[in-house]
Amino acid sequence: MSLLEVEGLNSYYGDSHILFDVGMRVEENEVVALLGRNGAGKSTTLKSLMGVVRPRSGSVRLGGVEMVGRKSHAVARAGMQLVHEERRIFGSLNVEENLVLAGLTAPDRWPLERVYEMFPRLKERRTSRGTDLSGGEQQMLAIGRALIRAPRIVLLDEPFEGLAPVIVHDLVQACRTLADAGQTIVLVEQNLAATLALADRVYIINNGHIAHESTAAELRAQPEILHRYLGV
Ligand SMILES: Nc1ncnc2c1ncn2[C@@H]1O[C@H](COP(=O)(O)OP(=O)(O)OP(=O)(O)O)[C@@H](O)[C@H]1O
Repeated sequence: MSLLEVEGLNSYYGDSHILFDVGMRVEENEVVALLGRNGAGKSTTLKSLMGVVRPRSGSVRLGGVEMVGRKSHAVARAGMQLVHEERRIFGSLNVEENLVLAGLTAPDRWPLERVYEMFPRLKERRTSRGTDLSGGEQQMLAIGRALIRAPRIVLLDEPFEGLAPVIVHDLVQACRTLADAGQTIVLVEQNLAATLALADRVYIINNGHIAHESTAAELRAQPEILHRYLGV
């Protein structure tokens, strides 16, 4: 059994059919990337896994337990954490308060120090308010808020978007450390280089259909696939 098993997911916004029989699996300790063009359905997939968008049909099993039909906070309590594209940190609270607050309702929790080991920059900035952080620091905090809840699997929605290359480099390093420590990650990204540097396996979604599945190494060796589905 895989840690996450997704089968036959169909999701809609109103009458618009967005995801068509999406299936994927994620093993424990794996980093799996979901790639695709703008509007292909990547964020909708993550939201459907979390119950933020309610799939009309299909199955999302975490550790063998069905998540479809549960509210998103219940999915989070079961061990899946989504780091939204828009980060959603509390600007009026400082770094440490943001982290502590995120951990409060979690059934299981990382010690603060473990988050700080992953992101030493957050420790340096522990008394700074959310609004005073740089974009990269805000992204670290958003990921830290998910990690402190000791997730079995963390879903990252475009974590590197809009950040300077040097910051992306630091974040990729932090994600690498996280992955090496055994954290299971699902990554949605436009930044192909960063994605292929992190991912073990890759799915490509095209117009709401899974169009390709391979290891990251295999995808790197298939420029025609990259060109066809990602335009690169
Ligand atoms: N709340 C919404 N209501 C209606 N349609 C939506 C909504 N959110 C997304 N869509 C549409 O659903 C489709 C898939 O969007 P989604 O955000 O999942 O794509 P994506 O692959 O994550 O792309 P991006 O990289 O642009 O975020 C797009 O056609 C988008 O316009």
